[in-house]
Amino acid sequence: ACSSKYVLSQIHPMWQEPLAIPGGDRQSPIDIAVRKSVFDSELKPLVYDYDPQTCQQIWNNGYSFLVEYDDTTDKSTLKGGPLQDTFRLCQFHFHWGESNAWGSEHTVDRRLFPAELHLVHWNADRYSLFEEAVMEDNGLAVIGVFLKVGKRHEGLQKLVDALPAIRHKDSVVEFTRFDPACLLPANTDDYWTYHGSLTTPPLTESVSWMVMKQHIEVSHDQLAVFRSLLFTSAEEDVQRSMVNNFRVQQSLCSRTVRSSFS
Ligand SMILES: NS(=O)(=O)c1ccc(C(=O)NCc2ccc(F)cc2F)cc1
Repeated sequence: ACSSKYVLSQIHPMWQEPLAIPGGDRQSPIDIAVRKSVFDSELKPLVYDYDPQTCQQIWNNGYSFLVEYDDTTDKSTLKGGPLQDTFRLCQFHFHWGESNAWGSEHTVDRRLFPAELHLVHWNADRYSLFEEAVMEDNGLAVIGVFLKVGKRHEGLQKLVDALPAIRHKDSVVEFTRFDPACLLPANTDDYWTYHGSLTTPPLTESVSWMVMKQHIEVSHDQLAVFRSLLFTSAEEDVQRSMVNNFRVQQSLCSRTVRSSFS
């Protein structure tokens, strides 16, 4: 799938892969083969500075649920790590399975996690809008955090409590004063990084990925509420549970995954 511009459409849990992907040799997600990743001592710690006051709303977009932030100023930013510029947080969302056995998009030595958090940022030093940055090589930076089922995540509960109000596609409710830093693991210095793409259409190859080595824990019941969401809007006669909203792994092609830790 690296050389050809056409990918064979595998069985997809959520949508039919497009036949042609622009470039197609730096797609996401991927399997992170730990022993093949290369330690890069030049990689700095991530520097995030999130202002909970910029949190605006939570909505169901028919793929996942998104918590959106005001990205019209440099109030919630990410820099450092492999990044040359300052990136603005625009939203975070999750991907999960119908069971705890699978659901993440990235895997580590083929190991699947029940869910994965994505914090999405765009390069505000070079572009003026997310929509612009999403088309550019160095336009986006996404932090990936694996979720494991275990103890209840206190910070997540405020978000879980808002989900019943956005059960259907295109529903939105006000959601304020949420600090996304509470969803990051204790250790954000250890991560893998590689150049990839959005994992949902338009699949543009504009993402610097930083996948955290350390996972966070959420309870079985909290994850069950994610699965109570629906892909479908209120008007549709057949309602479909929002589960398995992940893309299957893509070829690494000629890419190398770097690690910030040895
Ligand atoms: N899962 S992921 O972290 O890789 C991911 C992150 C963001 C988006 C997204 O914003 N899509 C909508 C969208 C909105 C506007 C636009 F110009 C392009 C565009 F993809 C899709 C996937």
